[in-house]
Amino acid sequence: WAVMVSRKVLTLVLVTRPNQVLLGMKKRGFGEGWWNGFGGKVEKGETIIEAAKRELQEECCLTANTLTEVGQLDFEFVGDPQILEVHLFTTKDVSGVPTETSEMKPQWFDIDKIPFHKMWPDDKLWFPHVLKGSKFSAFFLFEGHHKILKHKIDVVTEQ
Ligand SMILES: Nc1nc(SCCc2ccccc2)c2[nH]cnc2n1
Repeated sequence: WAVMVSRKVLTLVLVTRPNQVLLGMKKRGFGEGWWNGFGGKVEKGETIIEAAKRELQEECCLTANTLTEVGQLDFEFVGDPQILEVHLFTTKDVSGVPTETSEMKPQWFDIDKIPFHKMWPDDKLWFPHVLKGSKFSAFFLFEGHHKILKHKIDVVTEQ
């Protein structure tokens, strides 16, 4: 690349139960003040799945017994050469009780009451595919953290 782009691999886990999804209010750092799934960086020496399970445990004290990869979200921010490559997982099979930590305050939401107005603006665009059980890949070009200039969602397996 004449202009070097780099990718940062991240994880995002959505815990579901009948008619509800568990979200966390991010208390600091990237996406602070918004509801989100649980996730973060993939450390050296760990797989993406191991990283996803670790972040879920660290952020809300839940152990994911299984994870299903449902999509990949690529985020580019104007003026930032680093693309965020977010591997998205869901699970219905967890152990433990969602517990507030220094990072996240967890709360169950009814599917028809997901607080999209207090979430990353792209979430309302791809959440419906997750809830239908579809697998997809998506790209979003952001200007800042609030404006989406361009996006593309390719559904791989329609459910
Ligand atoms: N839902 C959602 N999540 C993210 S980052 C998720 C991964 C992450 C990274 C660092 C700390 C915690 C979680 C987004 N970025 C742009 N739109 C977005 N939508």
